Amino acid sequence: MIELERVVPGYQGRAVAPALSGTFHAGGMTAVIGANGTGKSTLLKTLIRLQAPVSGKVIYTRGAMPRVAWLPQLAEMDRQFPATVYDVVSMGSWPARSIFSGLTHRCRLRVAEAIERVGLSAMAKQPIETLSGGQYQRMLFARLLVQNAPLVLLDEPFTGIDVQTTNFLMTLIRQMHEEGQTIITVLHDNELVERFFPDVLLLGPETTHWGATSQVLPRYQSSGSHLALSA
Ligand SMILES: Nc1ncnc2c1ncn2[C@@H]1O[C@H](COP(=O)(O)OP(=O)(O)OP(=O)(O)O)[C@@H](O)[C@H]1O
Repeated sequence: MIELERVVPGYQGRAVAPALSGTFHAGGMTAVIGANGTGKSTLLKTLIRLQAPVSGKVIYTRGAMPRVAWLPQLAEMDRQFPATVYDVVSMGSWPARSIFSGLTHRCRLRVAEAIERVGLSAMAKQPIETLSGGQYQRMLFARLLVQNAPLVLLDEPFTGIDVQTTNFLMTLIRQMHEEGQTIITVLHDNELVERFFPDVLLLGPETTHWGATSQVLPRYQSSGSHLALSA
């Protein structure tokens, strides 16, 4: 689905990670792991052209960039935005309609179903500023469900989220994958990576490892997770 040819993620000509070559296959489920500041978020942005690489090429194997559902880190979001849960979730249906037209009956059903699936039906009309962190994240997952995009990018989706909600959202991610969506997720929780993600892309300051989780994860764990990797 996405092929990287010696892609160096970075800003204004400054590399933040080593060159990467490889392929994110359609229908795959990959965790992007590595210590803080190793360029994981920058890589996700590079994959969908929100950030140009310092060098190298991002190639979409079917020609055009696939439709993307993108969940940035919580810190990058405006929690004070004056909107209800329903408003935010219904934004997920924009690609299927004009921004100026109202929601079709089918869209409204889909939005209501997604809100129910994440357990927020009773809060659908609440302003988003009244939600807890976990409820807010459930709402954003409902929007992802409505988007139903072939490519789903998640940047640390469980930061600050309790174990129960994390398990619930992880189940949703697995269902999205089983329904055929390609999932690429930045994660810091190695246990979740090991249990749920068949493939891992490990970013280190000087080297990267990309492949089956059973092969790649032990290299990270044996480095103490936070240490610089050796080749
Ligand atoms: N807009 C920007 N302009 C310039 N440098 C940036 C920008 N955003 C991030 N950086 C720098 O790029 C490097 C990689 O940042 P990035 O957020 O991609 O790392 P990360 O692996 O996702 O980190 P974390 O695990 O802490 O979220 C950091 O040194 C960061 O300071």
